[in-house]
Amino acid sequence: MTGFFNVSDLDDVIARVGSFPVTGAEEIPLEAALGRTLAGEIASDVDIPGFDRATMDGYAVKGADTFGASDGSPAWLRLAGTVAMGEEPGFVLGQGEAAAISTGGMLPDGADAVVMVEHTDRVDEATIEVYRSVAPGHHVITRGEDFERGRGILVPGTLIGPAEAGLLAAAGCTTVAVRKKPRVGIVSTGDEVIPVGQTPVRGQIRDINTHTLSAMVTEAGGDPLSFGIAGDGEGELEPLLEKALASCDMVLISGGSSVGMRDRTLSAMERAPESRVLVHGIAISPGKPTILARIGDKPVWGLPGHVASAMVVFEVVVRPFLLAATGAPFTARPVVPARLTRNIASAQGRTDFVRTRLVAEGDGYRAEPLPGKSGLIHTMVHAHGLIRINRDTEGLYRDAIVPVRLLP
Ligand SMILES: Nc1nc2c(c(=O)[nH]1)N[C@H]1C(S)=C(S)[C@@H](COP(=O)(O)OP(=O)(O)OC[C@H]3O[C@@H](n4cnc5c(N)ncnc54)[C@H](O)[C@@H]3O)O[C@H]1N2
Ligand code: MOO
Repeated sequence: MTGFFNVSDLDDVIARVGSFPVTGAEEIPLEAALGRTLAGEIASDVDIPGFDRATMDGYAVKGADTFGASDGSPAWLRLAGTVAMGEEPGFVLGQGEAAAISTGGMLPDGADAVVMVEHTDRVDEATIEVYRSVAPGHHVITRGEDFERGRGILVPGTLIGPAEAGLLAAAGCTTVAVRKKPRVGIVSTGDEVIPVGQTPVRGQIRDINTHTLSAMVTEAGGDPLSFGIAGDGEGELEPLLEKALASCDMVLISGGSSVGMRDRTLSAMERAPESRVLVHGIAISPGKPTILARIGDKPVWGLPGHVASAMVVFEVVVRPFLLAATGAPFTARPVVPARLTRNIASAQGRTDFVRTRLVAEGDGYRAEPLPGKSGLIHTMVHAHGLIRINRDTEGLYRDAIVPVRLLP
């Protein structure tokens, strides 16, 4: 009974990431763009800001007029006027002059710096004393300093976060062209797996994978769609797979990916038209019985049924493919160093991902590996991250400082 799996190296599987298509583009309102990926380059229609702008309340001055000013020897400046907010000043600052200005006001021509009001005193209606010297450019944002008109400000593939949303607003984008969310079909398999709304009798288990995988798809920027549960009977999976392929960019089938008598995922994938199985078995633990097929131009995954395995495989293998489908560059999860609380053994020739709890210790963390079978969902509930043990490493020693890759 050998030869079922022709196990692929993890990095070789992930290297296939660029061989699947990116989703098409759509125009959506700026308000809906958080978490989406830009489809094209964005240029601003105006300089941001469009004028030299005070960053402090005080007086617009020529910096050179304040050189040498101090508490004991203040500079005296004539008041040339007051800058109204939202308007051009309408006067030019001459030598030895100052103009009252508020934060965000436009510097009059001739001014190149702002002195803060607390570093000045009003002598009379027309004169101020300045107690500090300000260099040209001080307390001023110059025209185009954030972004220059016509220059590209965001490149295609940029993930839109809060800061990018603000920049798009400044650039006048009421709508934005983004990649469509990859739609991901999810199918669970197994005669023993029942929908969440039912109460299991002995031998049955509620469908966990549809819900963990849906949440992980959403977190990665995809749009999950459940196609239900296929029983183990001959021909039960095929219609669900066909339906999922008709409307989705990617399909995840969990369970039935191993080599048992009832494991029909592989044959259902093989029977689909224009199907090519690229991977059956990956040298990782958990997650060895993972399948990747290309059906048409779509990736279809057979994920291990064990609940923690399905989640780990999604995290380390499927997620990069989903991010790539959105056109976003792959961004690795943040990693924190932590002190390992016990030895972990690992077989050579496969990459292990150890579910780990992080506990605050001094200025950092200690990493407590969570022993537990990959069929137990609570191991993922308690895990804060994963420790990766590479295929050429036999294990890790207690008290080693190891990188823990954070889970969302
Ligand atoms: N002789 C061998 N047996 C197994 C091997 C092996 O190499 N040789 N690999 C084991 C490993 S590792 C895993 S992982 C599982 C994966 O098998 P399948 O992908 O075929 O998964 P199933 O057998 O269908 O299910 C495994 C387990 O998970 C439960 N399950 C399945 N789907 C769900 C769901 N949606 N929600 C909750 N729980 C689910 C299922 O009831 C089983 O208990 O194979 C090992 N066996
Ligand atoms: O691959 Mo199984 O996923 O080790 O538990």
